[in-house]
Amino acid sequence: MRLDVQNLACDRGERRIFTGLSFALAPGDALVVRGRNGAGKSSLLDILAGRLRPAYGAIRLSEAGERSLPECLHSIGHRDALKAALTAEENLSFARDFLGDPALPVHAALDAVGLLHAAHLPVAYLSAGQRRRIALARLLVARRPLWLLDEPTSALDTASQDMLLGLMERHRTDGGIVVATTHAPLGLKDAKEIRIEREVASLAGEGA
Ligand SMILES: Nc1ncnc2c1ncn2[C@@H]1O[C@H](COP(=O)(O)OP(=O)(O)OP(=O)(O)O)[C@@H](O)[C@H]1O
Repeated sequence: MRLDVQNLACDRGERRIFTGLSFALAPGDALVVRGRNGAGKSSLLDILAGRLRPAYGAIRLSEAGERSLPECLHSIGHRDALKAALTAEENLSFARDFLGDPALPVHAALDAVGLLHAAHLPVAYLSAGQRRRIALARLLVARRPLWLLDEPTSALDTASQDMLLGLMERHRTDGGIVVATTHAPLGLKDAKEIRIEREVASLAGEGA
């Protein structure tokens, strides 16, 4: 799939949060979204995910067959959107059934995030970092080309951050696209970077 975003503007409440944001993403690309607290990073992901209407601008999807943009993406938010009373395994089975396009079996996805041993534990019993890893395992149980990740390293220790980087790079190698907001370096190779400033969005290479 390809995504072409042109001249996007976002309002929240009565306020214009950002304007003039444009970028294009092709298979294998990664886009890192930076900016201070409240700049509008999560709002940009909300717009891409179809949860928020842009004030203006266009989002064009191509090379995605019959699928709409929401059907092409995984979205992992600040909150992990896991059901606390269900086990890790049940949460992932639900996601796998709900999302369609099944990819890794649930136990293989748990293994990939190092939590196979926690398969039968209610998510409420897990630590914040472990819950984050279960949320990330959702990326693996259903095949979706676009990953929208809101501060994906939050609560992750160094080893888990390395694991996440491996998952993201593997996804890119397989032709997927990653869009991630972050306050910390993610280590993605040749990533594009957008820095959302007050009412201004600029596009540059990561580290520019
Ligand atoms: N539902 C809402 N109604 C009104 N304003 C909102 C709403 N949601 C967010 N905002 C405002 O929009 C602005 C952008 O919020 P957003 O969550 O996109 O920022 P962010 O860059 O992701 O911040 P952070 O780094 O703290 O996660 C903030 O000023 C926030 O208060």
